[in-house]
Amino acid sequence: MSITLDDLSVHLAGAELVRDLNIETAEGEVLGLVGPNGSGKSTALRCVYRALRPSRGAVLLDGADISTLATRESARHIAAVPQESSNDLDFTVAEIVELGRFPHHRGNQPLTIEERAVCEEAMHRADVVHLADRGVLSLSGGERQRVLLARAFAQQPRVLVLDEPTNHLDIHHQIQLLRQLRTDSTTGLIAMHDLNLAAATCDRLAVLANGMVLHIGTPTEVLTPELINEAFGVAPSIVRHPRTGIPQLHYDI
Ligand SMILES: Nc1ncnc2c1ncn2[C@@H]1O[C@H](COP(=O)(O)OP(=O)(O)OP(=O)(O)O)[C@@H](O)[C@H]1O
Repeated sequence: MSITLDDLSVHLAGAELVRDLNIETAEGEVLGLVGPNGSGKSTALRCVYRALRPSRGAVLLDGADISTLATRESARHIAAVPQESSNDLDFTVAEIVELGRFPHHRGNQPLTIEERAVCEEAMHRADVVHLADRGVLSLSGGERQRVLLARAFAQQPRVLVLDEPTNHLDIHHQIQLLRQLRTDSTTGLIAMHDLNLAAATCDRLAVLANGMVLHIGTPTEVLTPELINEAFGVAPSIVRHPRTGIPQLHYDI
């Protein structure tokens, strides 16, 4: 399914957090949102997973305004892993992952055998099978992040919204996740700070600054010294990955 931010603006607490965002993903595309702190990446994503309501414009799912859909209906298609999600309930990992099936259920029916297999596969994808019976409150930051990813996978979404998904993850699990996103047919909308990982993962990047889109294009089009300097105020050296040819940034520290 495709996601479109259609002239999306958000006013909150007397300020315009994002303004006139126009971003369209193709079905199956992985689109990265990059930009400095406070540029509006999370705000835009919150509108997509309906934690925030736009003050102007709309989020379209396959062309339909998501505000016209029941929340359960949009949750059947869109799964999200927010940047910080507090969870004070000491559910087990398996129970948290099973919550991903909630939008697909009517009433309080137990999971079917097929749904248990979906949850098992989701836990496998996020490498949390060995943690299934552990209480989430006892987990490390990276382990908890992987549980939330597993819950999102269990939702079997057509659109995956991830806000800084590699936060807390070690490099092995970062690569494991980003490879899956690249090869999966799920549409991805992902806020990322690591521009090199974003370049390696995303089909296109949207650069945000001050709540607006500065530029959208392929990593090669977007990751130029001039544009990075304009957005972030740093001047990187850019080389090509020796095998993939994808631009990679080096910084003088
Ligand atoms: N609930 C709120 N009330 C007031 N201002 C807010 C609120 N939420 C976010 N903001 C402000 O909106 C702007 C955009 O925030 P947002 O979290 O979208 O940025 P971001 O690009 O995701 O930043 P980061 O890279 O630091 O995660 C920031 O200036 C932030 O302080």
